[in-house]
Amino acid sequence: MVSDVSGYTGSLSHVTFKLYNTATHGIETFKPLREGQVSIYHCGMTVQSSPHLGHIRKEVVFDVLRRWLECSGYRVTVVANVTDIDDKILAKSAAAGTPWWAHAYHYENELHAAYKALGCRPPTYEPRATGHIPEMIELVKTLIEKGHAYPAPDGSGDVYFDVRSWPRYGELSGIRVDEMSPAEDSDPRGKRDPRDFALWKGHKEDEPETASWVSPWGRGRPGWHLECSAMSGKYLGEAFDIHGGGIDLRFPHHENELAQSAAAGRPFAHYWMHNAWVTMSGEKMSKSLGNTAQVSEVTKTYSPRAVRYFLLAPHYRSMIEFSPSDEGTMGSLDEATKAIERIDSFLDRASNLVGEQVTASHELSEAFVTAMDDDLGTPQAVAALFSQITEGNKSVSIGDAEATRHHLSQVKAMLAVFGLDPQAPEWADVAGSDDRLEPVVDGLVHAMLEQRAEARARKDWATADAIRDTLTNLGLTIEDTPAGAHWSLS
Ligand SMILES: Nc1ncnc2c1ncn2[C@@H]1O[C@H](COP(=O)(O)OP(=O)(O)OP(=O)(O)O)[C@@H](O)[C@H]1O
Ligand SMILES: [Zn+2]
Repeated sequence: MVSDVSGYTGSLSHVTFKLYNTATHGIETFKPLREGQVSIYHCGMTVQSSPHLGHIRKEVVFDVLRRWLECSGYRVTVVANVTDIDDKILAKSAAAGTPWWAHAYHYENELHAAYKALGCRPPTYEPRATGHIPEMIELVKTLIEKGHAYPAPDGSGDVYFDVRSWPRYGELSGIRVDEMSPAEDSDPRGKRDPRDFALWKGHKEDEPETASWVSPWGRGRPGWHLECSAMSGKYLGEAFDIHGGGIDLRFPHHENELAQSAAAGRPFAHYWMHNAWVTMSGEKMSKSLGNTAQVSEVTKTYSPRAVRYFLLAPHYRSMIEFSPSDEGTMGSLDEATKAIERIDSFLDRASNLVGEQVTASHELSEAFVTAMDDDLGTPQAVAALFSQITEGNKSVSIGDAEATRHHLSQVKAMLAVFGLDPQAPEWADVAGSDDRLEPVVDGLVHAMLEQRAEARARKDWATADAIRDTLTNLGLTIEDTPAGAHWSLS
């Protein structure tokens, strides 16, 4: 038995988690490589610009997976990389006149702020690509020795994976080599076959010297696919349990990761898990298409818990269409806001009736467990949450404190799995979490200001000054204007 952050204590003897494996196109019973432990690698962001709702959906999905596995009794290790060197980072930083590493670090910080804002726990390890160049060079060397990679003969310093040398190529995506288009990742002139992809990219004169590293093939930098194989191997070993990312990564990125790892003799990932996209008007939310909603913008208007709910309530393999709210029409996040209000209203009413702190239940309802064990079935798990809330509200209405306590502890356990418990530490210092207090403070201050106005009207200066002093000592500034008194924080 292992206790997790929610206080729920899962028991491995009951674990019947099933997961859709992209590699086999089927739902499989999850069996970890090491008893009681799960290792997860999911591909992180290329830190070239601000994170949008699509990027953060992946973080939320894998955060919920981690919470559910912990809740079931596993010890979970999560690795998510940061790609801090690539063509787009170099191009954008050059255009902005900023060093590439400053550009990457700026957006890495934005990524951290975004996943913290949405209540996602940071990965156990979060390696940066540029911190793992020796591991990448070793992997390329092994692939050359085994006859699966070759340095370009044109002196460019590029090294390519030889796709035709690896008969298993295409096993993850089902794409046959003969049907593939040429890899778009570099100058095709040095390639044996246009479909070969770059493992290592030789330094180009127009790129900064600091964006290249010494290698047996001359100065250069790693190709994107290589990074993840090297970093997952370092932190999780040659075989690990779950490899994840957005569905767009299945090909070519994950196919290439798998090919270069397996060709180097590594068993690599056992399960491949891909989340579907956040879309706008049916198209993938993407920087290159310009149809993005940035996390920092969206959370200015909506509570971060509503945004998190919006991203986790649909099944992770279903697309989520994001529609901004227009005059007269409800946007997607308005509906999520209503759901959060319903949850919070129950939490408030139930806590008031019970009158004491209630902890999360150690036994989750069967409906909820069955839903989550079935390929992380959040839509059914959310339905189980709301039926618990409906029952809980009924018990509040008839003043049944005992039944209310039961429903409340169930709801709290489910909210912990979703990362939506408003009292959990991750929401303590998040902007917007205390929004609901503002109208309350405003109401109280105005009530006191009215009493002060009444005291002044009857020329009771001592009382009026005493009220003013109390407010000032609380750190408020009071301004008397023709329209009445106004307050602000000093
Ligand atoms: N619209 C989206 N919906 C769901 N996941 C997404 C979306 N966009 C990116 N991701 C996922 O976010 C992670 C980081 O992606 P990456 O930095 O490569 O962004 P990207 O796909 O190039 O995005 P963009 O097209 O906006 O540049 C990947 O796992 C990717 O699949
Ligand atoms: Zn990757």
